[in-house]
Formats: sequence, structure tokens, C-alpha cells
Amino acid sequence: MSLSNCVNLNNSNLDGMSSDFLYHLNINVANTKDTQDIQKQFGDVRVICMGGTGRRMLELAKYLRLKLGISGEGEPIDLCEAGHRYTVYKVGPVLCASHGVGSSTCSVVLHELLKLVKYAKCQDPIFLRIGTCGGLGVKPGTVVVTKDAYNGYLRNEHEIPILGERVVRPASFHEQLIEDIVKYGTQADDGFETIKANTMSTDCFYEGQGRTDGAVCQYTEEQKMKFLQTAYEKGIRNIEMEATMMASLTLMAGVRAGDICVTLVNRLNGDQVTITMDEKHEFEERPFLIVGRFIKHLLNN
Ligand SMILES: O=P(O)(O)O[C@@H]1C[C@H](O)[C@@H](CO)O1
Ligand SMILES: O=c1cc[nH]c(=O)[nH]1
Repeated sequence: MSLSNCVNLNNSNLDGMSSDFLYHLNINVANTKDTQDIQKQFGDVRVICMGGTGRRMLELAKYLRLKLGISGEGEPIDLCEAGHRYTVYKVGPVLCASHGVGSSTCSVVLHELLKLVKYAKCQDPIFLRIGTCGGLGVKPGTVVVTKDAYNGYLRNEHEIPILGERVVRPASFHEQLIEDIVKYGTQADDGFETIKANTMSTDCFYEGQGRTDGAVCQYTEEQKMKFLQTAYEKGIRNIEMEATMMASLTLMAGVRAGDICVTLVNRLNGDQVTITMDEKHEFEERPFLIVGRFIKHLLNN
């Protein structure tokens, strides 16, 4: 296998480790110098899809199996069930992995998936988040493909404390990849809009996203609206909880990534997510259509 497009992680310590237990995935890389077993199981992976819930990832795995014409009987198997943290399905060259709510749970599985594709010697793997979000001035049900990710300070960067220091990293997604993905939404007649826009990503669903309906709130409705308006003026059209971390970590790891989310609520009209579970289910599948077309094209070329 050519090593030219393998993942080279930005951590020389990994080279000094003879084994690596990907603890939350419950995958043991027993010999990091000879990863034949891992390569056999995961070496063909081209795309890693991630989303908050295990159920959505199961639905996505089933959808992609049909869409990509991949054979398989019964329900896809959760490869990481024994880890009791995340669900991971494999359909042909695609992994579908859950990540929980927010950057902290998402970063844990992302670190381990990045190491997995490195050990498996996957060729130029692409990481895609397929999620839900709040919308900003767009109709609920709109799909937003993220360009630049902004944090809760409305800065286009990811901020993280490391060794007691404030570390700030860039947080943008791969421009050409985003163009490629968004066109599978804009060029189709799906009955909903797909747009490319900036995303605000926060560590808190309530106060962090300027909601007034959390357990505590120390600002007025006017202050909230002013904040949301400022976000809107920065080209932000959706709000979720993983984009800055995902953009910055994948940039550091040198892999291409994208974030494709459907809006559940227009935050300029209110805070509560009031759509029914059936509507939510239908909305959640909208990014599947776009990502499915993108992956099909990728695999056929
Ligand atoms: O992918 P999902 O729908 O889980 O992502 C959004 C952002 C947060 O993780 C969560 C908040 O409800 O939903
Ligand atoms: O408003 C919303 C809806 C979904 N996810 C979020 O993070 N915010």
C-alpha cells in the first residue's frame, strides 16, 4: 500500500509507543509498528461520519448501505459496543460514529478515530459531522454547511486550556471540500434549502447560545437579541456545539473535514425547540441526502 496519503499526526510521542489502547472505542492497537490487523479491519475507510446520537448513526449506516449499494444483512453491528461510550458502525469504506453532546465528548472520540485511521493507514480520510443545530434567520429545516467556525466569544477560533494556558487555534473547514459538499444540496431539488455559512459553536446549549430559558439567566431578552444580531452580521446562520473543536483538531491533524447540520429552530424567533420528534427525525435525515450523494461521487472517482 502506498503511504503517500496516510495520516501523519502532529504528535511524535505516538512514534515512541509500542501499543496504543483506544480506550473509549475499546480498540487495542497491540503493536503500533505492525498494524496489519487494524489495517485489515479499517484500512479501506475513506469517510468518517460523526453525529451526536447512536440512533442517528445507525440510521445513517443503513441509509448509506442502500445508497452506496453495499451488501449486508440485518442491522449494522456496533463495533464499539463493549466500550459503552460511543457507537461505531462500518458500512464498506464509511464509518458512522456517535459523539455525544458538545466538544468535550466529541473531542475524545475524534482523537481516537484520528489515531485509528493513522494506524489503519487509511488514505486521505475525510471527517464529516452530520448534526442538528439552531438556525439564525433561516427557516427551520435548512441545511447549513459550515465555512468558518466561531466560538461563544464570536471569534473565528477554537480556545482550549492546555497545561494551564489559554491556547487558541484556527477553526475553519476545508474550503474546496465544503464547495464540493454544498453543491450536492444546492443543485438538487430536495424541498429544503442548503446553504454555506458560518457557524457559532458553544460549550453550553443554554446560556452559551444566548437562551433565556435555561436553569439560570442573567441577561435580558434585548441583550440576547443584540448578541444574536451581532452573530448574524458575522455571517453566522447556525449554532451548535462541536464545530470549532472539530475544525481545529482536524486542521492540526492535517485531514479534511466538514460540518453539515440541519436547523431545528430559528433563534431569531425563539429559544425552545418545539418541533415534534417525527419532524425532528425527518429533518435529521436531510443532511444524509447531501452527504450520501457526496460520498457516492467520491467513491466512484
Ligand atoms: O449532532 P447533534 O444533533 O447531537 O448536535 C447538536 C449540538 C449538540 O451536540 C446537541 C445539542 O442539542 O445537538
Ligand atoms: O438550538 C440548537 C439546536 C440544536 N443544537 C444546538 O446546539 N442548538
